Amino acid sequence: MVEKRSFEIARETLKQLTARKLVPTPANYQSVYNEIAGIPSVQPFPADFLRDLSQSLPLKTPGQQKQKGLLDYAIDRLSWDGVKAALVGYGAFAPVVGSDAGTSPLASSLSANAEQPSSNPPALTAEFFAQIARLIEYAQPALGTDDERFVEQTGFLLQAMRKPDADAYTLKTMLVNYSHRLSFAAEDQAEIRKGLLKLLHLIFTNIGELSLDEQWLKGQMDALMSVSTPPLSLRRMDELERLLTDVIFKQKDAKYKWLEAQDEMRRMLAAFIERLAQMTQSTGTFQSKLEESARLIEQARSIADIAPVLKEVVGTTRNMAQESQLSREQLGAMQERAKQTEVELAKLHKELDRVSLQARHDALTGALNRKGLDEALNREISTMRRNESVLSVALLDIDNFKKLNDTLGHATGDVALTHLAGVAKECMRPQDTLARYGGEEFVILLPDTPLDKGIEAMTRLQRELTKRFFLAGTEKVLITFSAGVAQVAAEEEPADAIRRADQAMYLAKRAGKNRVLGA
Ligand SMILES: Nc1nc2c(ncn2[C@@H]2O[C@H](COP(=O)(O)OP(=O)(O)OP(=O)(O)O)[C@@H](O)[C@H]2O)c(=O)[nH]1
Repeated sequence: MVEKRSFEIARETLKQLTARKLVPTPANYQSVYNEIAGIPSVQPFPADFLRDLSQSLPLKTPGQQKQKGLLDYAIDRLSWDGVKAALVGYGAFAPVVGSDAGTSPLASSLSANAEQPSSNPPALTAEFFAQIARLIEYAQPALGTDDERFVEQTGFLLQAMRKPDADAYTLKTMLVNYSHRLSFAAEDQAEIRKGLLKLLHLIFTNIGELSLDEQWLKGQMDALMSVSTPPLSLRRMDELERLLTDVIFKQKDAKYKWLEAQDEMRRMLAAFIERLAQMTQSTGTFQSKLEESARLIEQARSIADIAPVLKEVVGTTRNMAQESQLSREQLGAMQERAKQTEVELAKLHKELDRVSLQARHDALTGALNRKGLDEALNREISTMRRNESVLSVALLDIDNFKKLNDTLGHATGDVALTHLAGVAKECMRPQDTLARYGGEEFVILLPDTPLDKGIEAMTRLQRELTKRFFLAGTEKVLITFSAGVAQVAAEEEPADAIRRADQAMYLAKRAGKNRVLGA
């Protein structure tokens, strides 16, 4: 029944269109249909008309382009509110023209510009200047505050740009002057950065030379040097800070304990020498007293003459014996303390090893160790969650490493590990992190990298390794690795992601080695 009625309305609508000589557009059809059906007439959305209008809008500034985009979007969504907002927004970016009584000096100076035949006036609105002021304000901290005149000039310019009645030509002149000064300030900052880096390298070299424990420190120094090489990024600065903290901590600890032990030795030696001098002196006195007693005994004529001499001899001998006893005891005590100091020194060595373990970097390769990896992984996962970005972890294991050790020696094995770490660091982006996970296993953290890109990165590293050999004596050695890559899931525990990468690596080994698999 209803269907029939609709059909009838449609037929009647067509009749009416013909009778009224109306063009049969969808809009006209709709309007007549509504009229016959008794439906209140709703103005159709003039999408075509608005699209036409949008096409003819001039697009001279990025602001205008953006608003046009918003307008097109609103038309597609048939949204009057959107159309209104986009047009109002577009209006704010349009050049201010006209010379009404209320026109601001900024606008009138611009309209004067419009009359100059040679130039097409840009949209220099107050909003535009406010934007530049914001830009300058954001950029200023990067330029430092050392140059007081520059800081003053910046403040002055910002103030002028934010005045509602500012004159565009005055502002333009001010901006030109400012940009000269800005370029000097930026050059200064670049020079300062370069200088600071040079200074940093110098300090690192010196720390290395002052070091007591060269073996451990050498790797750390190389790592510091490479991390502090431009281009610097916040991540690399962070890495630098952690490395330096390790080194300073260990240096301070080692030096303090070492100096303490040295002092103790010095004190003991001084006491020993003093005691020796006393003993020599008492032995000398005892000797001369005995000689004197022997002379008196020779000269004695009776027992009565000898008795006091003997008494003197006995007394002196007893004193001597007591003194010897004392010296023996003191020497014994000193020996005991020397032994204790020796034990202390042995403990100190163990302690140094322990501190090395506490450090975050692997001494051989300069890559992060397990502790360093844990910290870095936690940090990267937090960043990933905060920025809603992606993070992949790769686990690499050198192929047939045992064979390499067995045939070419453990020292060559060590060179292979350093070689892999070196090539990996060169191939990686500055934001990637390399860690030695175990003997011949490495983990690489790849921020902002989805799984497929992570696999690609590891495959690239593999290719690079096949191009680069190292020498074991005269023999060229090439190494390969198998790797597993896992993209960390949003709520995944760090250890679980590594475990998945490890499983994929294991499958890569089983599949024939020298390959990369995704988890
Ligand atoms: N030179 C050297 N060798 C190490 C170091 N750490 C571990 N290794 C050796 O690395 C070898 C690892 O051997 P495996 O686990 O059998 O692995 P693989 O021979 O590489 O075999 P696949 O992994 O199956 O290719 C062992 O022989 C360890 O002694 C190190 O710091 N230096």
